[in-house]
Amino acid sequence: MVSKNSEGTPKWKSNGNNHPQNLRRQLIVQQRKSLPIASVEKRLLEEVRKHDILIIVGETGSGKTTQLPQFLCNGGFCRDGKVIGITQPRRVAAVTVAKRVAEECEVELGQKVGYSIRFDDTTSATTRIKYMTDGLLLREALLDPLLSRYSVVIVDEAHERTVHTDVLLGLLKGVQLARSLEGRKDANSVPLKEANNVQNRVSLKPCQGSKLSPLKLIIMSASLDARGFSEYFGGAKAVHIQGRQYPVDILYTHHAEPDYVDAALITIFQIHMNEGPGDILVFLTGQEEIESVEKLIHERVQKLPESSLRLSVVPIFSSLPSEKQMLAFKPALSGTRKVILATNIAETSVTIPGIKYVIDPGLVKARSYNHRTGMESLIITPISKAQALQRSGRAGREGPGKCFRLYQESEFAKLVDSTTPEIKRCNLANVILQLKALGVDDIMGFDFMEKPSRTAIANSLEQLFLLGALTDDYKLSDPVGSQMARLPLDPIYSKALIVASEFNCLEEMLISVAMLSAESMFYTPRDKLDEARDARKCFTSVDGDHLTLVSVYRASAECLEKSRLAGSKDKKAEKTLNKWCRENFINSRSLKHARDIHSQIRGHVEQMGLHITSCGDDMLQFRRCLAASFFLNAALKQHDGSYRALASSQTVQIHPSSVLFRAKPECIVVYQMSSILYFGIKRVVISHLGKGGKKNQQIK
Ligand SMILES: Nc1ncnc2c1ncn2[C@@H]1O[C@H](COP(=O)(O)OP(=O)(O)OP(=O)(O)O)[C@@H](O)[C@H]1O
Repeated sequence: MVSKNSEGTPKWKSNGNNHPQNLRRQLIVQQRKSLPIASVEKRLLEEVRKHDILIIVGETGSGKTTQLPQFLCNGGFCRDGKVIGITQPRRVAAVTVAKRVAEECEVELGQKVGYSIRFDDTTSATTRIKYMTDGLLLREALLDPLLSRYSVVIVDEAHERTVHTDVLLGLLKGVQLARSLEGRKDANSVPLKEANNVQNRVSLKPCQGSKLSPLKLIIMSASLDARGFSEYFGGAKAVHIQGRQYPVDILYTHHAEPDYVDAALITIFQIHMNEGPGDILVFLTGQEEIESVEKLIHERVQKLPESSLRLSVVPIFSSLPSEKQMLAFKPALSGTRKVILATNIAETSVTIPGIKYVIDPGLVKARSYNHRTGMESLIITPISKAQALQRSGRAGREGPGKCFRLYQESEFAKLVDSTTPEIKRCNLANVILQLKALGVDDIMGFDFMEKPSRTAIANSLEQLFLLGALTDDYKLSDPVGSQMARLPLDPIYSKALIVASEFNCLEEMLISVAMLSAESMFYTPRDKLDEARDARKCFTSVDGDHLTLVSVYRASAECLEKSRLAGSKDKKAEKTLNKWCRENFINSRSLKHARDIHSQIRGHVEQMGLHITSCGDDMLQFRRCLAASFFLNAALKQHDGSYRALASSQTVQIHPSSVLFRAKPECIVVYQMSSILYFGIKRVVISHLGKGGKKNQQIK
């Protein structure tokens, strides 16, 4: 019988099916069922059971990244507490995909599903599906050479061929052989020459605990040269997942576009005025370009008829604080179309809800390495076909989509199939240091899928030797080299920390390294330019940006300390600090991140037994230490006000955002030519040496 309330009208109780959370759950279940990969779950599981190495190629959006780990987990691959590891080339993908999969599994992030990226680990002892960056798994191999906790490692987006992916592939090959030797009684009879030096290393390490099962390895992408990978893995089986969830219309321009930024702007507004609902994702080459396009959109929006849909602009690039990056993944407000201006960090793996239109100018800012000077720089170059496919794949994930390529079809045909592996175009010092720490002495003999050039290896070995990480015969030095390899930092930063302990200013160097490892510390709202500039002056040190960052950190620590002394508990003290950040135009999230990094590196440094002392106000001591640490990157002022980097003879300039931009001291040191910081200079501009192109080439 229906119960009635006091007014005599029936009282109704919902069964909860219409609750937004339940509706979302139902939607997710339906979405998952409709993915192309869903119909081949059983077959995929069989293939993984049958083959230790499997290459999986499937259309973008077919469900590889989110579904396969769940299939494997449900299929018994997480028995005995084993973990399925999925590597991603980018942090943002590891984070957002883990969040999505946790939601699909209806668990809290960090329980069954989690992610682990440098300085941010959400995993726990209960995590069974772990998304991480490829670099992070490499680091894990230092501590656990057999990767014993993993039953399966999936190398996702392998087509990107990041330097970490390439090294990981070689390493995983070795780990796999070593684990299969572990499992074989006649392991001793297997000729050692079968194993390369990594394999030797891992097979000689004793295995902790019980016998290890073989490691399953899956290489995955939508745009993979399956044959090349299969050959590298000795004829490994490749399977193709047919079909895509939704179609994506590809449109090309009739004529070549002389100005791709302008073409992108016109296309944004054409879509906005003429196409149906749906958000727009635009691929641009870097932060400055994104910021200038954002400004232009704001200007042009003013001229739109009042009746039209609102347009909101959201940027996403790697140096943006992560919580700002996440804004791109938030749905647009009703009555608003969202335009996301992204670098290639949004190119692979990610699903940005709401995106229906992709605008692809066909360019990317990519690392390039000059073998002669040993210098790395970022150059704007055409993308590969694989990248174009990935970009268009960001549309059509929740419904049919459109991709506007701002170039002619004939130009697409000329693009290279896949991007040159990063290992062929970057400084290898970091990777070599890690390989040496893993016991790989013969770098040239390492089983790279594609070997880097001899010159690149020699340059990086020389750099490590000069930093004291290697001995005369290029073995890892003890303790300096091994200490450097233990720190999750660029070798030059690691060395700076070791040097600082001798200069009695490790406290300041820890702060400096932590602040540099976090995202941009200062922010300048467009409507408060003067206020922000004045606030920054309070921290500015005439001696450079490192010292400026130390001042910010010290002032923030003082504010926190005062608040605690006044009796505030942690939460209240944090609130006070956030207020202080707002007043001083400091990015509170970046500062918090820097504090977390600081405490993590401090932990490493303490374990290493380095003396953590402070030079107090003796900043000359700290500057001496900076010079001693970054001596490889010293630069001298030239007559025209530019600088000449002593090691490479390259001409560089101080970036306007640096506190040294006007002061222009005689001699400066650069942290690293690619991620440049002279006594704190955040970025520099290197004069462009090639013909044509842009006059100046921005190095980030
Ligand atoms: N965060 C999310 N929000 C909404 N839908 C999502 C999200 N992540 C994934 N999906 C849905 O799941 C589908 C499969 O995504 P998944 O990342 O597993 O595909 P994929 O095959 O790995 O694609 P790619 O090769 O582009 O990485 C997407 O097309 C989308 O429909």
